[in-house]
Amino acid sequence: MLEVTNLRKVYPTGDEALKGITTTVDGNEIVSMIGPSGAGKSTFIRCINRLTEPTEGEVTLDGQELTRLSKTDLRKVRRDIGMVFQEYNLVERLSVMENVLSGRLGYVSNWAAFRRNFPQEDVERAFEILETVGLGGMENKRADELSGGQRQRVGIARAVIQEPKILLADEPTSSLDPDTSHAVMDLLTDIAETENIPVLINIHEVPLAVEYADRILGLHNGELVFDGKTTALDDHAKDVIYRGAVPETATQVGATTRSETRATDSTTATATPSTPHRAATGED
Ligand SMILES: Nc1ncnc2c1ncn2[C@@H]1O[C@H](COP(=O)(O)OP(=O)(O)OP(=O)(O)O)[C@@H](O)[C@H]1O
Repeated sequence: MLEVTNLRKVYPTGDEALKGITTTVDGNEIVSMIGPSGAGKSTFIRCINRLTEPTEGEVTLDGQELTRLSKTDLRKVRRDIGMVFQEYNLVERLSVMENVLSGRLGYVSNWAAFRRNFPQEDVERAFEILETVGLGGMENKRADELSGGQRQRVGIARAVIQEPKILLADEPTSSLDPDTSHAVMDLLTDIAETENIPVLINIHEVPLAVEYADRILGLHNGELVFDGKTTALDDHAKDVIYRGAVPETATQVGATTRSETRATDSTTATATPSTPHRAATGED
């Protein structure tokens, strides 16, 4: 289980991107994080595996605290967190197979990693996963010969071969056309089920989030203003997330997760979120 407690991030510029986020992600649920541009979605995802260092708060994965780990220990724990990026983050000059196998780098010695020398079972598993993601037979293609959708599939395969306990996806569909976006979301959903891991997706497109997610986290101006089932994401909830409207219900202020405003606290339902940081322009 991923547990995030009071996560805060203040960038050196003084921007307070996260203002004390508390939530959990568990099982094999698909959780989509939505919110306007600049709300802190990417910062949240990146703070989980410390690609961005949090300023305060705790992140634990299956009971292990990540925020205080040394760099060496962090390297080991990062194996447990698969990451899928908007821009794929592949090594362009390397083959599909080499890119996928790089997901195993955290499991082999430094020398083997340097030589890119992977055990046979890793190679066999890579072939299997390439079939699963629809790239069977493409193992020898260079990454720079692939389409965007194919690259994202390689990125997903690289994350899956890590055997992670959770998959994080930071805007995995933003660079893709609608059909390819659906294919990638289908794939992420299948992986949650077959690998039995939760998938946390930072996503711009609300319709895609609604179509695929079991649960929605809504961020507004660094605060978690919605944490609930996708079916609870009504128009008012969207106004809370995108326009900084005053929440009406406990769900819309993430009452089960925000330590400072509990559902049992009657002030929660009328809590005023912080001032919207930009004009209301609707869903991104
Ligand atoms: N490296 C950085 N240095 C300083 N401020 C940053 C940095 N990265 C993000 N920010 C600021 O932190 C806030 C949250 O940014 P973040 O990228 O996490 O939001 P987001 O919701 O993912 O936005 P988008 O949907 O546009 O990607 C913004 O005010 C942004 O300007």
